[in-house]
Formats: sequence, structure tokens, C-alpha cells
Amino acid sequence: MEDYKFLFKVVLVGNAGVGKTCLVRRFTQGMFPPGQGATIGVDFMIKTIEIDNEKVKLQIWDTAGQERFRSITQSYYRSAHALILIYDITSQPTFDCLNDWLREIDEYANNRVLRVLVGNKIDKEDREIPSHVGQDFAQRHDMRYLETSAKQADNVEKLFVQIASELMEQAKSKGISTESPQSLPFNTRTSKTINDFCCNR
Ligand SMILES: Nc1nc2c(ncn2[C@@H]2O[C@H](COP(=O)(O)OP(=O)(O)OP(=O)(O)O)[C@@H](O)[C@H]2O)c(=O)[nH]1
Repeated sequence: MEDYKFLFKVVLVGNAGVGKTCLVRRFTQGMFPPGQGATIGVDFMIKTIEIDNEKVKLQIWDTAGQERFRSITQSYYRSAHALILIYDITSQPTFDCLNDWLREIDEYANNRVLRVLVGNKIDKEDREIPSHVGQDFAQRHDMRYLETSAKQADNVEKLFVQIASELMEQAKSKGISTESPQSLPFNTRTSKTINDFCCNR
């Protein structure tokens, strides 16, 4: 029997190249991977952390941003407790696609999923999206907001710890399932294919 009190599934989504894999590696392995290739399909990592003396196990699913993997990655949204939607603060196109990602999330995720917007790569000088623009977007769509640098380890630990803490609070107060994420009630709207995704690559 594994030694943990809570188990949460966290799924990272966002355009190709925004830094999803680097954020996961930074958090789970404490490193910034050199020459990381594009993710193929979905990658999976685990990290157990301690919050208020209780062990919380995070299953972290790193999805491929490329359009050709979309049908595979969508199937992972369904049982997520939290979804981290990431854009690159130096790339307007990755921000412009956020509405499309939200449509995907609405369509495929559990409607009670905790959604967090992350602007990554704050170590870079060539910022295109001011912080307040990201923050406004998050507020309008009822999401938490954080800016990170996977490269310099800024706010990465904080991102995952905040998510774990919030899910833990929810689990304690509302009794959401922590042992079997699949048993959560899902958004049962009829599934349809989204053909107008702007981020074809
Ligand atoms: N400067 C800087 N570069 C970053 C940061 N995070 C990621 N990168 C770089 O951005 C590129 C893409 O990073 P990945 O983590 O592979 O991006 P991804 O979102 O997983 O991409 P896909 O797997 O194709 O969806 C790599 O060259 C990284 O080195 C960051 O915080 N700062």
C-alpha cells in the first residue's frame, strides 16, 4: 500500500513549444532539460509532496501541443482534477490560441476541473504579453493565474503546490474523489469534433 493521503491528476495543455515538458521536468526532477524534443502523444510523471503534514501524490500528464496529437491528448482531459493551460509570454500566437484551448477544455474535461492559466518563460527579455493582459484573461474565464520560468525555476514549485493545496481543500470540504479520478461526474454534453482550432501546426 502506497503511503499517500491524496491522489490528484494534473494535465498540462497549450501550444507546442510553450514549455510544458520543461515545467514538468523542473518540478519533478529539478532540472531544465537541454534540447528537449517535442512531446509525442502524452507523457506521464509522478511526484509526491507534503502539505500540512499530509502526503499528496500528483500524477502529472504532459500532453503534446502539436495538432496531430489532439485526439490522443483530448482523451486525457476527462479524468483530470486540474488543468494547467500554458502560453509563452514572448509569443502572441500562443496567447491568441487560449480561447480555442478553453473550448477544448469545456468540451472534454470534467466541468468541475480546477483550471490554471500560466504564462511561461518570464526569464526572457522579449515579452509580448503584459502580465495584466494574462491576468485579465484568467479573471474573465474564472481561472487562477501565475507566471513562471521553467528555466530559472520561478514559481514552478508554487504552481504545483497551490494546485495541490486547493484540490486538497476541495477534497476535504466537498468530498471529491481522490482515489479514483475516473469516478468524477463528467461533462456529459454530446461530444463533437472541433474543426476550427486555430493552432494547426
Ligand atoms: N527561456 C526559456 N525557455 C524555455 C522555458 N521553458 C521552455 N523553454 C524552451 O522552450 C522550448 C520548448 O519547450 P518544451 O518544454 O519542449 O515545450 P512543450 O510545450 O512541451 O512543447 P510540445 O511538447 O511540442 O507541446 C525548448 O527549447 C525549451 O528550452 C523557460 O521558462 N524559459
